[in-house]
Formats: sequence, structure tokens, C-alpha cells
Amino acid sequence: MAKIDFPKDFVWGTATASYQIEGAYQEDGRGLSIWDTFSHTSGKVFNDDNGDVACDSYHRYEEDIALLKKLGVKAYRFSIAWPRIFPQGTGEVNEKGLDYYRRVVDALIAAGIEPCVTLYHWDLPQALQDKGGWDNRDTIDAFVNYAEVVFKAFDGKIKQWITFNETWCVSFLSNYIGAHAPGNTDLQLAINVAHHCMVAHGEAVKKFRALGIQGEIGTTHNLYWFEPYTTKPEDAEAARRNRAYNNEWFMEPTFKGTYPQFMVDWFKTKGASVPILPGDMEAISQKIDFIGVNFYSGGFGRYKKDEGLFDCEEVQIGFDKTYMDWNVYADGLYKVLSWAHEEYGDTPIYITENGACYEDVLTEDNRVHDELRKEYFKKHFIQCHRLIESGVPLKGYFAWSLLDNFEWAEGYRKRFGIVYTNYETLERHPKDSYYFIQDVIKNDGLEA
Ligand SMILES: OC[C@H]1NNC[C@@H](O)[C@@H]1O
Repeated sequence: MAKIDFPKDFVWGTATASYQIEGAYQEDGRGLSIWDTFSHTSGKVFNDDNGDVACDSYHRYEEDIALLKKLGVKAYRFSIAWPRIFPQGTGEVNEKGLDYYRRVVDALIAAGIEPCVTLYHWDLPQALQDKGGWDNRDTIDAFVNYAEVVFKAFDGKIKQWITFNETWCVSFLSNYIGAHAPGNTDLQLAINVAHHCMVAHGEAVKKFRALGIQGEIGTTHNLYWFEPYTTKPEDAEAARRNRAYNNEWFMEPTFKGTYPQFMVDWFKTKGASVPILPGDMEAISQKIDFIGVNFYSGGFGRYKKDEGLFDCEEVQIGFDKTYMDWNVYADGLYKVLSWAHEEYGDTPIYITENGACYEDVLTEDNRVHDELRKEYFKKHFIQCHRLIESGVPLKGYFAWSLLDNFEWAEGYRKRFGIVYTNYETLERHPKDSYYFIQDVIKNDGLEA
């Protein structure tokens, strides 16, 4: 065992999202989001769980910030709920909604913690969905209007801005696979949504620059590492399509202003095409100050005719699995970020989410001995160090998540937190993984 050291300026943080932790879904003028509608529709979410109360962070944010301070993080990534700022998506600003985030941001700064804010982490105002949501290009302007109000309200206080979280989830998971809100299952619709979200990202970056807002802006994509199970060309092609679904489809437009042609051609065979208007690709590929990458897993696959969207089937090769049935594939983190750096250049990278879900047991003395989650973090920290050593501009890491919270369609049964949330009492109890990360931060590294 030897100690591996991280740079002193490496940014350690944790991440959450508004709908998953805040609760208070009708408080202080908040409008309904698509996730209120989806979770209140029976059968959509495990156990018909919803985010009405969640972790009640709307009222308990000071407890959360005390946990962050004790953890020793330099930054805290959270998202702003668009429906708190614009209950109807556009129109009248709800000052009480802004006031909540003013309280959170001021408390973080007082605790010496940098706020890192995601503008869109999936809670689209239902009023906009009623007019077509992200399929309607008007939503692009509504997003930029919302972004401008928030940029101006927090200019000089929030210095790291993320436009979108996981545009793949907003588009394909929510509008083709249908597992997330609003729950559509149409490939062309999903491609439209992905495109309009990326245009909205670019237009918000242009607005950020035009207003001269202090700080840095980027976006977050969830990248996945997926390799061919054999050296057969058909397996390589199938795996490449499956990987590009999460990766190139979003990274190519963001950094090169074009869609990957092999995927455009593939989608054409499925009867779908990208609704590009003049200026869209130039907007999408606005220079960004950093790229956020959420990484959880990866795998291996091979060609199988008519299997899924890409004639590709996953091959199980014996990875350990998390409670989400995701492969524990830490090498995949090294591979995907090395690939991103090689393909897209030296834009600084932040891992804006990484973490694992396991079945946690709270002991009589309110401890959670989550050895598997500690192992997961340790394996991925080692890969982060390997990436830095290899010259990849990895600048920070945000553990998902600070708290057990509303895990979307899985409801509350799936726990990702380094702090256990008792959903009956809303008490928070740091898990062993919290203390593990606290040590890593304190010592700028770990024994590996
Ligand atoms: O599934 C775990 C996380 N993945 N990325 C987006 C977050 O909102 C999820 O909880």
C-alpha cells in the first residue's frame, strides 16, 4: 500500500438535485413540475413514491450544510428548481423561490463552501410541458429567460454553473425509453428533445457571456464506457453505437458542432433525423469553461441483430454489481475520460457525479457500515488519481450523493447517499463512506 496524493487545489464535493431532496412541493409559490405529475401518476414510480417531502431539505438545508462543512468539501453541487423561480415556466418571477436559494447560497458561502449550481436537473415546469415541453422550441427561450434571472440574482455568489444535467436522461431515458418524466416512447421525439436541450444549453452560455456573469459555465453529460466483447468488426461497430448513444451523440455537438455521422445514418435507418435549424450547431458548440461528467458504470457488448436500438446485446463478464444492477467498472472511468480528453481536448473536466447504490442497514446506534460503497469510492478515486497523473485535466470530483434521496423511478428504495436519510424522522446519519471521504479530503489522498 502506498499513499496517493491529489493536488491541493483538487475540488472535492458532493452533489444533489432539487426534486430529489427539497420536498415542500407546494410551498412559497412553487409551481408543479413534470416530476410532480409523473410521480403522482400511479405505477410510474416504485411504491408510488414521490418528491412531495423527500429529504425536506427546503426546511433542513442548514443541517445539510453542517454535514458538508464537517465533511470538509470545498464545493457543493445542487440544482435550482425552475418551477420555484417561474411557477408557470415564464412570466412573473416568484421572489419567494429565489429567496430560498439566496438562503442556501449565503449559508454555503458562510460555511466556506463554493455553490456549484445546475440550472436544469429534470424538473421542467408542467405548464411548459403542457405546451410541448422540450419538443417545442419555445422552451429554449423560456430556459434562457429563466437562466438570465438566476444568473443576475446570484452573479458573484455562484461561480460554477452547469446548464443541464445528463441530457441523455432528459431525452432518451424520458422520451424514448419512457422510464422518466414525462414518460414518452418515441425516438424522433427523444432526438428533438436532445437537440433542443443542447441548443438551450448553448443559448444560455451565450447569455452568460453577454451579461458578463462572473465565474465559469459548462454542462454535464453522463458518459458510459462500453467495449466490444470480441475483436469481430460487427461487435466493435455494435459496441461503438451503444457507447455513442450516451457519449458522442452529446459530446460531438458540444465540442465539434456536429453530430456523429455514423449515428445520424443509423437513426435514419430507424426513420428519425435531427431537426437542425440554422445557427443551432454554432449555439450548441459555444466554448465552455469545463465539462461535467457523471460516471457510474460501463460494460461489454456484441452484435445481435434486432437487439435493442443498436443491434447490440450486453455480455455479462462477471463484474460485481451495485443494487441498481450496474457493473462496478472503475477502469471504465479511466477509459472514458482518457477518450474524452483525447477526442475533445484540454477543456477542464469535473466528475460531477459518481457513486453507488447498495442496500444500507441502519444499526441500533445509527451507523451504516457501507463497506461496498467505500470500496466503490476507493476504486474510483484511484482511477481519478491515475487520470491526473496521465495528464487529463481532471479538476474535481462530486460524490453522488450527499443524502439518500428520491431516486426517480426507483423511489426511496435505492440509496446512493454517503449520509443515511431516515424517511420517517428525516434524521440524517453519516455512513462509514462519509467518514472515508472525510479522511481522503483531510489527507488530500488515500492509501491505495
Ligand atoms: O442514478 C443516480 C443519479 N444519476 N445521475 C442523476 C441523478 O439525479 C441520479 O440520482
